[in-house]
Amino acid sequence: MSIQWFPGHMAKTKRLLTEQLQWVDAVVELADARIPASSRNPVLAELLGNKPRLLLLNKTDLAEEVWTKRWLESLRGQGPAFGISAVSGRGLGRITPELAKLTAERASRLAGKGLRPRPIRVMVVGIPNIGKSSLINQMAGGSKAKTGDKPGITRGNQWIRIHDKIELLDTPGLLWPKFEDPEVGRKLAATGAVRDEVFDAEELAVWLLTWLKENNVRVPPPYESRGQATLEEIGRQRGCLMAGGRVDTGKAAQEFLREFRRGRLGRNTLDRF
Ligand SMILES: Nc1nc2c(ncn2[C@@H]2O[C@H](COP(=O)(O)OP(=O)(O)OP(=O)(O)O)[C@@H](O)[C@H]2O)c(=O)[nH]1
Repeated sequence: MSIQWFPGHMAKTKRLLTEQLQWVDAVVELADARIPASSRNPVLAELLGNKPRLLLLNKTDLAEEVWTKRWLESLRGQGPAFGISAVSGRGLGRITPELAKLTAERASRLAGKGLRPRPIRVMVVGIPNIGKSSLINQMAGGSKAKTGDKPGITRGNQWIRIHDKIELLDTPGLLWPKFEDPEVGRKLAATGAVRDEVFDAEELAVWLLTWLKENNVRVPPPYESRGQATLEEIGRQRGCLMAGGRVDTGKAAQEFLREFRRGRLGRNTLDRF
């Protein structure tokens, strides 16, 4: 299965990110706790230079706790990182103190010049649908940034003062995912980072069902068997029928993917090592 992505979009994003970076003191990078490797783009490190960066694994409520712990242990070698849930609010209280620590040098430089400290300016970056708006809303304590369950909903450009210590840039830089590896593309599609129009839902659902089986992930019925037959079962169970009573496997696949993304099949981490 190949997923189309547009080089023009990448070039534009890179330009936008570089422009915005000059205005910020630190960057919060959001990655998906279900795919901590596949949801990050290595080009970011290159763009950031020595700008302080905090890595947050979001959607920990949908990932397997034991894997989140393992991932964080390995990722901390590259800098500060912890898990959050932008929806439940878990872990968000750690963000401000961590950013203050990361930018302490800037604060003492300002103090050294006799300047009053100003809030830390932070840009939030991450791939589409990773939870950037949800995080900003939670931290701002209100519905200040639009959220949605379709990738690419964020528009506009605005600073949001969270409190006297932090200001967030409300046009979070979108990162393009790294698609060269087809497995990465599938995982991004399975977790909802890619628009549904650009991949084949049936093919993806069959791949995911097989992946779950091969990795011994226990899932509730009717998902426990594998392949096309299961799409038939899912369709029958969910009432996805066409004229003549035949199962609509395309609709069944979409239903299955929707349930997986919402965590109805339990918590799952797709990136493992
Ligand atoms: N379960 C769960 N869902 C989350 C979490 N954070 C965000 N979401 C959901 O993920 C979807 C996308 O969230 P947004 O905040 O709109 O993501 P975004 O990164 O701003 O999206 P773009 O505007 O496409 O870049 C929404 O349906 C959120 O409710 C989380 O921690 N847990």
